Amino acid sequence: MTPDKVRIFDTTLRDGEQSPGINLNRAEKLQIARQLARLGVDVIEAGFPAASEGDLESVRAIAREVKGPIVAGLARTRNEDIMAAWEGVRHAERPRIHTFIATSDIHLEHKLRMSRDEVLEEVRRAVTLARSLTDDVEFSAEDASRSDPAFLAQVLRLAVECGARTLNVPDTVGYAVPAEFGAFLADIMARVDAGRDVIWSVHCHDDLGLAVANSLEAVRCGARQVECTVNGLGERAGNAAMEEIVMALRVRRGADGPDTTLDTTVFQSLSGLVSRLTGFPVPPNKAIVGRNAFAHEAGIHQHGVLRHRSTYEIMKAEDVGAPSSRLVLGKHSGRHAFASRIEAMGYALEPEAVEELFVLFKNLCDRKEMVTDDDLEALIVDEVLSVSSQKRLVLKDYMVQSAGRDRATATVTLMDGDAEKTDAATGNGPVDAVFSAVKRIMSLEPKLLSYRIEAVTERADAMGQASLSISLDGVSAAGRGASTDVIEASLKAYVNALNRVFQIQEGRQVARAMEGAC
Ligand SMILES: CC(=O)SCCNC(=O)CCNC(=O)[C@H](O)C(C)(C)COP(=O)(O)OP(=O)(O)OC[C@H]1O[C@@H](n2cnc3c(N)ncnc32)[C@H](O)[C@@H]1OP(=O)(O)O
Ligand SMILES: CC(C)C(=O)C(=O)O
Ligand SMILES: [Mg+2]
Repeated sequence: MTPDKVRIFDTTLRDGEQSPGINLNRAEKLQIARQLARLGVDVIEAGFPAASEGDLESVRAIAREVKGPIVAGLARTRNEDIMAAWEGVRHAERPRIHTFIATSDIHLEHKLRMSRDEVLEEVRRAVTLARSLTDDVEFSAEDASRSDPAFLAQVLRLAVECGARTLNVPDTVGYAVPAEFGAFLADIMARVDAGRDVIWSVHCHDDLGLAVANSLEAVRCGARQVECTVNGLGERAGNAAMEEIVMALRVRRGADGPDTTLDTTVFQSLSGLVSRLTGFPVPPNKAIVGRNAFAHEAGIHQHGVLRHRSTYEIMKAEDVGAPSSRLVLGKHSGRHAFASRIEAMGYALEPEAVEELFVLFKNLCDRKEMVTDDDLEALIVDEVLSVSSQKRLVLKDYMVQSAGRDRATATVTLMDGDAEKTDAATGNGPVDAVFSAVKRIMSLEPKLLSYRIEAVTERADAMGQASLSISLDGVSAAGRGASTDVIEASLKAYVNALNRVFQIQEGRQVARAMEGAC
């Protein structure tokens, strides 16, 4: 017996599977059980063998194949349930029978329709039978938190007398609040006075969102086994989330009770596995295993984390098996995170260029939920590495109206040096119309040689990158433009190509003048 440790009793495969909509087959349960063993949980409750032949088979397979943890099977106090549970777990390295009956007056009167004496008799018979099969018997008093403490203590004392070695005090309907639950548990422990060989356990449900808080308070008051599930799955609003309890005990190092012996680096992959196999997605903001659990978007936080991650992180992402903390670029980000990302992408840009990009990036954020590295790359290529320093034409504004399937009218405003120029044109589509408007503004007729538009990222709000080439008066040039709006990306690419044409023409004139001078 190790008193100074909190045992983790995982019931993902039993109470977790009781969630409406979850139905795991044997192979899936085995996969999860193997990962639970890798994680190092103390007990795997593998199922409720009396429930069905399939459940019995799954429990049996886990008992035979998964080494390390105790394998438990749940049973009502009925003899047939206890025998089925034993059939399920008997081949385990360390088998446990977990039997239960309700102790609250509400359950006795309305559900079981039993008197208190009848319940006591069920407990005596069931625990004695279970104990004749294995040394490891757990007894749970269902709906304990709504039970009369005197009767509950009487039931638990009897369970210990008949051989139960773990006493579980469930908050079956998630009605408890932490201070009250902790005091309730401490009172019951004192009344039962079970001695050092008995482990006190709790099993909390999340109907009021307090399952983890109640479990931690119970640990503080003496519980040394906590029943919980991966991702907090379970009946109704679920059970206490294992990863949250375990990390709370680990991160706060003894402030609330002793630690567990789990290898927490398995959490992230196990959470993903359970989510995929059950079809229950993990919310992005879920503690410990959510996608955003170690992500920072706000500039002030990003700056802090860049300086020292302890400013905004209480644990390391790596400690729960997640990729190291991420700085997500979005509209709340600041210059520090932005510059650091550009540098990490391998670009060494002048501070002025970074500043110029930062302004464009913020504009982009108003149009896009999240800015990816690909989006940033498109901006850098488009705005910094293109001919920005020699730009003659700058796109100022544009407007397009589609009129039927093949007709569109566009108005475009360009800065040509210091002069603002606006004109309108029609075309057989919005892109054709904006190109025609540019031609009218410039009184030029460049020939479009090629045109391609592609999404830079895969999401619906992805940046579109337009690439095209034109020829004018014997000079050909390519242009590129990026935007969340494909018409704007095309227009930018067209203006970019014209600027290159002008640049080449200018270069040729200078060369000719120099030749003449020679
Ligand atoms: C709080 C919890 O999570 S408890 C565990 C809940 N999990 C499950 O119920 C999943 C597995 N359950 C099942 O597959 C089925 O309910 C079975 C096989 C156990 C029983 O099925 P059925 O025989 O059709 O009974 P049903 O489920 O309709 O009713 C439950 C019966 O068990 C009795 N019962 C309930 N809990 C207990 C208990 N802990 N000990 C003894 N009897 C109990 C009820 O009073 C009722 O008895 P009755 O049939 O004489 O009226
Ligand atoms: C069977 C018991 C432990 C249970 O799941 C509950 O009371 O919630
Ligand atoms: Mg439960």
